[in-house]
Amino acid sequence: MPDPSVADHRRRVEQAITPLAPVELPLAQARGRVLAADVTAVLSVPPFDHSAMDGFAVRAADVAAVPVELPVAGVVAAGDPVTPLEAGTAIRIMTGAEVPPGADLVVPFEWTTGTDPVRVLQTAAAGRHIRREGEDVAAGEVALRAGSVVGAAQLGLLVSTGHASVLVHARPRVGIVSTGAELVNGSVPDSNSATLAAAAAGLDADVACFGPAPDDPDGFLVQLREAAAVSDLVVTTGGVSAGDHDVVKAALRDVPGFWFGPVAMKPGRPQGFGVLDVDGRQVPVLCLPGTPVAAYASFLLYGSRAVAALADPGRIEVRLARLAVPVQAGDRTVLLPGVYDENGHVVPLPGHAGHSQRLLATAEVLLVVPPREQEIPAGEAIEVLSL
Ligand SMILES: Nc1nc2c(c(=O)[nH]1)N[C@H]1C(S)=C(S)[C@@H](COP(=O)(O)OP(=O)(O)OC[C@H]3O[C@@H](n4cnc5c(N)ncnc54)[C@H](O)[C@@H]3O)O[C@H]1N2
Ligand code: MOO
Repeated sequence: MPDPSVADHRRRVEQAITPLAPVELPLAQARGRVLAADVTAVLSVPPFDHSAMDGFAVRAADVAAVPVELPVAGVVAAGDPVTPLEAGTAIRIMTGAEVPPGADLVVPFEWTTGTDPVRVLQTAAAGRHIRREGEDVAAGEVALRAGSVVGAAQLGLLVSTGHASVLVHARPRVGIVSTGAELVNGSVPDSNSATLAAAAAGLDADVACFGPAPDDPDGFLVQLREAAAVSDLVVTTGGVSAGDHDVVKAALRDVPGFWFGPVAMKPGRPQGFGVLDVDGRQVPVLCLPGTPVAAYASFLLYGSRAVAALADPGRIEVRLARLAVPVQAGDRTVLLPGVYDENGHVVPLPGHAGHSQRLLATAEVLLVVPPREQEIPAGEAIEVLSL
């Protein structure tokens, strides 16, 4: 049996995940969140016909021939109640004020003497300088589509269309559990927790780190359960290969539904995955290799899609980029640090060393080079993972 492919392992992970229910949030808490449903306008924008200029509300028919003089019957400003406009008269009107019933034209002050009676010197067709109720958004229309990110402009539109709260996708809680005696005793700094926490936070997840856990299965399980109790996804690193102290594998290998084994990829060959029952809640646990480059690459391949599958399966996407140069493929998927060139094509960085954190830190993407017998030609589009 060949090792499962990257696509096989992605399927294994994604099939086990149930999306979280969307949440209704007050607008003050909704900034940056993603709409889970179309939003229909309750109020029209503008909410009523209003003047776009300071001037005089008139009947267009009364000023069809200019100059013409009209008595001024009143004044109306934004927020004032309005009275109907009698034929043959004008009402002084301020920008934003409701247009009096009967008026169908606003002549700006600059086209008049501004006096009472007012002499109108210039005219225009009916409708000029009036912003009609609902001309931007009519009540009942879709104001924002599902999938929109709630930013400053969207918040303004939500308020204008009469909303105080909005339905958004849940923000998954991701718990990270690093493992290894060398991390617990400080002989190796825990870089995976920092990298994965940043990567998960960049995916709009709420992140908490629980490690480092020791190399004994019972101690690890205590920390794993602590993490799972408050997480929608747990990501562990380390302890999944074939060593004497591979704690994650030892602790979970016999839990029903857990799988550990090699995936046809490099780096990141040893992987694991399963679902933990936490008081009836099913919490997916993604077990990544400990080697820092392998851990990050594996998180980008599987963890980021698991976060999307929890929040909004529609958000799972594959980004493609064209190769600027031919690339040697292997018998399994190879992940190569790369950068974009000036044409938006990708180039692997020279000096590739599979485990170099320094090289990874200079890259913009990881090229996901699929297994193939021949070289992959320049110009072909392949998947890339943004760093
Ligand atoms: N006999 C075999 N040995 C190994 C195999 C194999 O198939 N057979 N696979 C190798 C591959 S490939 C990888 S990748 C590693 C993965 O091993 P583990 O997931 O068990 O990881 P550890 O042994 O715990 O650690 C590996 C390495 O990474 C360092 N590490 C771990 N966690 C962190 C962290 N949070 N921050 C920074 N560095 C970390 C750790 O100190 C080790 O140096 O297994 C190979 N072996
Ligand atoms: O696949 Mo391991 O990830 O070589 O380092």
